[in-house]
Formats: sequence, C-alpha cells, structure tokens
Amino acid sequence: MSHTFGVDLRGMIDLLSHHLYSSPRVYVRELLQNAVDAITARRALDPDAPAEVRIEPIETAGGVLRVTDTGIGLSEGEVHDLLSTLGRTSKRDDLGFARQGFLGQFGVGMLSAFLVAEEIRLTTRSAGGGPAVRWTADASGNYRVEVDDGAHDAVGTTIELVPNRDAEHWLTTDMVRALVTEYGDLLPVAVHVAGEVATTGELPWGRRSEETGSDLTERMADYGEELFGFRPFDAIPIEVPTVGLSGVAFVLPEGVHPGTRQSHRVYLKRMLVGDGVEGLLPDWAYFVRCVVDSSALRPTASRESLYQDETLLAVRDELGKQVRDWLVRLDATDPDRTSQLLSAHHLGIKSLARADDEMLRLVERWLPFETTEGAVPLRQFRRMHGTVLYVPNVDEFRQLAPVAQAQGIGLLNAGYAYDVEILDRLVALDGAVAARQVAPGELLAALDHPEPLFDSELKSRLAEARGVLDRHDCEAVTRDFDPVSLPALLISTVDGQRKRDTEEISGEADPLWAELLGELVGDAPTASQQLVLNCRNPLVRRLAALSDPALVALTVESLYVHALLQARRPMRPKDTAALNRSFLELLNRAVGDR
Ligand SMILES: Nc1ncnc2c1ncn2[C@@H]1O[C@H](COP(=O)(O)OP(=O)(O)OP(=O)(O)O)[C@@H](O)[C@H]1O
Repeated sequence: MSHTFGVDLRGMIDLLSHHLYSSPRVYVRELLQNAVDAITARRALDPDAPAEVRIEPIETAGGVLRVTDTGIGLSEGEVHDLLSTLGRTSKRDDLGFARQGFLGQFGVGMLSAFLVAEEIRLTTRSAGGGPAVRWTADASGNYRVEVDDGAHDAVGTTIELVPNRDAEHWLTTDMVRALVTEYGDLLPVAVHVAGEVATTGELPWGRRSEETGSDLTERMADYGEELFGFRPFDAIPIEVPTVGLSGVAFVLPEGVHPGTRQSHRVYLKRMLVGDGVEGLLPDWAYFVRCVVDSSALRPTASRESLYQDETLLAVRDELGKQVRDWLVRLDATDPDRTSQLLSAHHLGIKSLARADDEMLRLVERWLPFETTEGAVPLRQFRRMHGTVLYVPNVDEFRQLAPVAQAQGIGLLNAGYAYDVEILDRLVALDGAVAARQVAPGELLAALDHPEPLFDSELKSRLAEARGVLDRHDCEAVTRDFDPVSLPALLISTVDGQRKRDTEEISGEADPLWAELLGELVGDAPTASQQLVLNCRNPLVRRLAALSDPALVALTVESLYVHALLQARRPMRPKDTAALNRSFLELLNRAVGDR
C-alpha cells in the first residue's frame, strides 16, 4: 500500500520564512518581485498596460504596509490554485522550467512576508475578467478566499501586511524606501514609496547619451568609490551575451590578501541578489570586484547567492578571460600603470602566469624580484647576467646573497609563492639558458682557497675541535671570501643529506639492498652541512692562532651557532643546547672566574 507524506504546515511556513532567508529585509524584495512579474505577465498580453508599483508604508496606510501593482491579477481559480499550495507558481512552464522574463520560480517567496507580518491580505482583479477576489492568510497556515467585487477596482493586485508586534520598524517609510532602492533600483518598473519614486531603472554602467568614453570611465570610478569606499584602480566593462550579462569589474587599488573571500554585487533580471556573492571570477582574480546583472544565471532558493552550475563555471572562465585581456591591453598601452598594478596584486597575476604565456611575459617584464642587484624584474636581470641563477628558499637567499654579491655572482630569490614554477615555465619556453637553480655547494666552488700556510694552521685548530662539529653533523671548510665581516657561512650539502637518508634506510633494509645503496652513495661528503669559514675575517684569523683547545672548541661552536642563526634554520633541541652552552661559556669568560 502506498502513502503520501504528510506536511506540518506551521513547520513548513516557519522553515521557509525564517530559515531560508538570512534577514527579514528580503520580504521587500519578494513583494517587489511578485509585483514586477505580474506587470511583465500583463504587458505580454497588453503592451500598453500601465506599469507601476506603489508602496504605502505603515505611517500612511493606517498601520499596515500596502503594495499595489498594475499587474495581471489573479482570478478566483488562480487564487485557490496558486496561493493555497506551497511551491505552486505561475512562473514555470508545463515541464517545470523557470519561464523566461520572470524573477520568481520557486513558489515560496510570498511566505517571506511572515518574517514581518502576522497576516497577509491580498485583493486582486484579473486582467482575464471575473470579479475581484480577497485572500487572507495567517502565519499558522489558515487562509480564507472570498469573492468581493468591490474589493479591487482596477486590474492588478494589492497586498497588505499586518505587522508582527516587534517588526513594525521593517515597514516604516525610511526603511522601506532604503530597501526598495537597494534591491530594486535597476528594475525597469517605477516603484513609488509614500508617493515618491524610489528607483532609477537604469543600469549604472550603461553609456548615457552625450557621454564620452572618459566621462563614463570617470563615472564608473565614482560608482566604484560609492560602492566600496575606495577609488578603484580601474573599471573594466564586462559582458557575456549568452547569459544576458553585463556589468563592470573594479580592480582594487592596493594589495588585498589572496585568501580574502571574493564578493561581487550581483543582480538577476535587475533585482539585487546581494553584494557578497561568490564564485563569479576565477580564484586568481581575487583583486577584482564585479557588479553585474544577468538575465540567465540562476539564483538559489533564498535568492542570496548563485546556483553553482555549468553555466556559472562557463561565465567564470569568460569573465576571467576578460580581466586577463584587460591586463594584456594595459601592458601594451600603459607600462607604468602595469608595473604599479603588478606590485599591488602580484600573487594573483603570478598564479595566472604559471599557465598563461602572455601573463608570464608580463611578469617577466614588470614584476620586481629580490636579487643581488636589488629589486629588478626578471627580464632586466636576464639582460645583466644571461642566466637567472636562483635559490628556492628565502632564508638561504638571505644568507648566500651577500657572499654571491661580493663575488660578482647574480643571485635571485625564488623563495616566494609560484616563483619556481614561473622560472620553470621560462625555461620551458626559452630553453635551459633562461634560469637555473643553484645549489649552495656551487657557490662554494666560486670562492677562493686560502693561503696554504694559514690554511694548514687553521685546519689544525679545526681538527682539535672536530668533535664539536661532528655533534652537529657538520664539517668545516676553509675559504677566502668577501664580505670580510662575515666569519662563517652554513650550507647544507645535498650529497651529505642523501647519504644520511640512505644510511637510515639501509639500517632497516635487507643486506643486499643496503649494499647496493651504499655503492650508489659512494664517497660523497658525510656531513649534511658545511661550515664555510671565511679566512679573511679577523675572528677566524685569530682562531687559527689560539693555543687553548677549550677556547678553540668554544669559538668553533659559537661560530656554528651564529651561522645557524644567520641562516634562520629551525633550531633543533641540540642546537638550542649548543646556543645556551656557548653563550654562557663566552659570558663566563668575559666576566671572569671571580
Ligand atoms: N502581486 C501578484 N500579482 C499576481 N500574482 C501574484 C502576485 N503575487 C503572487 N502571485 C502569484 O502567487 C504565486 C506564488 O508567489 P510566490 O511569491 O510565493 O512565488 P513565486 O514568485 O512564484 O516564486 P519565488 O518563490 O521564486 O518568489 C506566484 O507564482 C504568482 O502566480
């Protein structure tokens, strides 16, 4: 035996009216929407029919809010059919698809009136003839229908809301006018509130007659400033005719955090959906805010966001392309502004450049990178040094840069987001000469060897302190380099690290495999890091002449800790212990034993 679900009406009304929408303010939008849809339906039959919505707030309408439209009205049968069943709507076709030209489609909007009203009274006269009808409903789901030919003279509908005791403020003149302007400003039908027109009916980004291109640009900048509270960097006209979309994309004037939620102001069929609508642009365009109107994008049932479907995805791609094309145009026409833009929003543009060659060239030309030559764009750096030598880590760059610079080696910091991918892409396009990652060991090869006599003296001291460095899985190397002020440099050795990893694995692997691994690693340096002592540095020179082995050990460990701090490597517990030990010991010696 089959059964049909029962529905608790009060529960449904409560759910739809109180939980579908985020604020009672949407009741104005739903009433406006119904009035405009009714006018659209009537004008489809009679293009000369009047098109007007009049709203009288509670101050002027005797304690109720009254909305009157010159729309198509409802016959007695339609009132029974459409207003008495939740989810029933006249705005879908026989197959259930939303009908073109109408704002509503779900058949629940009217219930939002219960957010502010305890009773809804509707009187209506149908354009199709028949007597006027009165429908009265309360929030518990009870309604009455009466035929009362004197209730409504003209064709159209009047809705009265009897306010809830604590919701009167939503129905006052100032509030209603503000909400009508907010939601319905662009509607093609004039809406009067307390006798005054509260809507303009025009798309702000439409070119006015007599307006020049630069007037429009200026007006758009004003419009952006009014909406967002800052003057935009630029306003880009955008259009996607397939979904009846037009509007303007505002480029923010300065850095926004890339994780900031994108929010756009969206109108559907000229009714505001909201100004926190997400998902209209690709993620990389986080520095752009759009204001658009579309006739074909779909709202969710609350009408507060867009339905995420294939159409929206296609629109997102197309709008992303239009912003990107604008960037390319800007690059061709206004280099100064391009570099200004890039410095404000480099992360989004860099992310785009990973897969888009024109953007890559734009980044290459304009985006300054941190280098040993200061902040210079990749193209300029390439001109200076031929190949871009880079290190993919900010701390490593900071440590190596002064040394590289002193030897005349150009080095670039590729330690920020997307840098390495961008350089890889450059290599894919321009060949291996374009860029190359340098290992710190390579830099070592470019440094001079010290004078042999001094070197052997220093090495003897280092041999005495060998245990200290062994503890830190570090070996000492001696070199002569600038800057003189830098006593030592700590670099990690890829081979040494690999060897250590292999030893760890070999310990657990079967003997045959361990032997094979051992052969592969061969005689690479055993330590995973090297302390490169600078023989030009006065402290290192004095170290070579020390005779007290304890002081040698203390100096070597202190130099190690100092280099570690300079390299900004994470401190392991044994590093912290070494730092404490050497610092206290130095202090002890400085203060003296007594
Ligand atoms: N002012 C009006 N004039 C004529 N018919 C109306 C009016 N207001 C409501 N109706 C009728 O009542 C039906 C239900 O309205 P309701 O606002 O609940 O839903 P909807 O507008 O169809 O869809 P949505 O839930 O998307 O707003 C409408 O489809 C329409 O036929």
